[in-house]
Amino acid sequence: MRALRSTFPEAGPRRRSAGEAALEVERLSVRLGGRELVTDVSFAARARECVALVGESGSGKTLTCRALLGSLHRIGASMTGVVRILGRDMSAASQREWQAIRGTTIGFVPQASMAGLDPVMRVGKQLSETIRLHDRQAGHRARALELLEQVEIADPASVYGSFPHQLSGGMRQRVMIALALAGRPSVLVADEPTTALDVTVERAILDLLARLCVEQDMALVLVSHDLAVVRSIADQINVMYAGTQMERGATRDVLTAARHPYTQALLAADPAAAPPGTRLSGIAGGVADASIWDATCRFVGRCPHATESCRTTGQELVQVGAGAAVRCMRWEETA
Ligand SMILES: Nc1ncnc2c1ncn2[C@@H]1O[C@H](COP(=O)(O)OP(=O)(O)OP(=O)(O)O)[C@@H](O)[C@H]1O
Repeated sequence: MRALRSTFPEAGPRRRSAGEAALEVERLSVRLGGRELVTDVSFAARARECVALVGESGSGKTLTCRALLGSLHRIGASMTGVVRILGRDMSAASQREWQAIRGTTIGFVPQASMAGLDPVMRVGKQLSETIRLHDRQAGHRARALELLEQVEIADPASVYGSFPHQLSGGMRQRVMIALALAGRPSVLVADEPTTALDVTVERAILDLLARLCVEQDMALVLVSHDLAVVRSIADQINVMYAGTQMERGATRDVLTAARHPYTQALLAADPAAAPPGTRLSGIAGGVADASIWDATCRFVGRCPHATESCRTTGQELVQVGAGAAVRCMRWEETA
């Protein structure tokens, strides 16, 4: 995103003035089935900014996305904290209020799979129906073709007339992105949008999302289990672990001067981060079961720097610089 910012300096009308966050998440926690499965997550994203949520499976990324999209109720979950979208606090919003902004103010790109598209409906019809939901006046076919062009589909007319199974995985994901753009959202949430795609297609889809974020003046929340996936396009990285946020910071800082031992361990295990020839080290042990998560450090069982007080003291997310925060009482000693 940083490189692209200068390529498209004046693209698109601004819907928030520079510096104002399009999305703000403050102390978000999510409960489901009597358990707190997401604890104390805070971050913000401005227009044209890509904010990544990175963490292993089960770290709470998808539940966080559900909170951003107002869809926790569908799985019987609830949230505390604040989700503010274009300055409007949505934490106590009704489903009617969420419906009014879902797809228009905030859009969603799911994982690359067949599931997001209707297998028996042509792509053009699916796009037209979505466009109609947002804009009754629009020329639906023309707008659908325009959206297919925006997602860099070379032959929009042919894809418009195709069924999903006639398209490759990468093309289907481009169609999913076109569907998400139909309502001209200010915030786009993409949950593992390149999982199941091969590496070259993954790169192309990430580049596309980065370009759209800047050109269409959106804040992009990009979710991935893989630091290597987000490093080239994220402006800010939030590292999640066992349902909570371990570290937040500008991408370059997180990658070159990680403060949390978990982030340091992730980087040491990441082939893309290590200098050539370096022996990679895995992270010993596994994630503690959610039933024993509490306010003390959840990484303590795997942390090479853990002391007795880490096991007994509650760990707050501490501000350590402009936009940077870490949830580790020993971060100054271990950084
Ligand atoms: N519908 C559900 N019912 C019960 N538990 C759930 C449900 N959804 C998520 N969880 C639990 O909540 C925790 C966080 O899950 P979440 O799906 O948010 O993680 P994630 O980081 O997105 O993982 P993944 O990368 O595998 O999608 C996990 O312990 C998970 O088992």
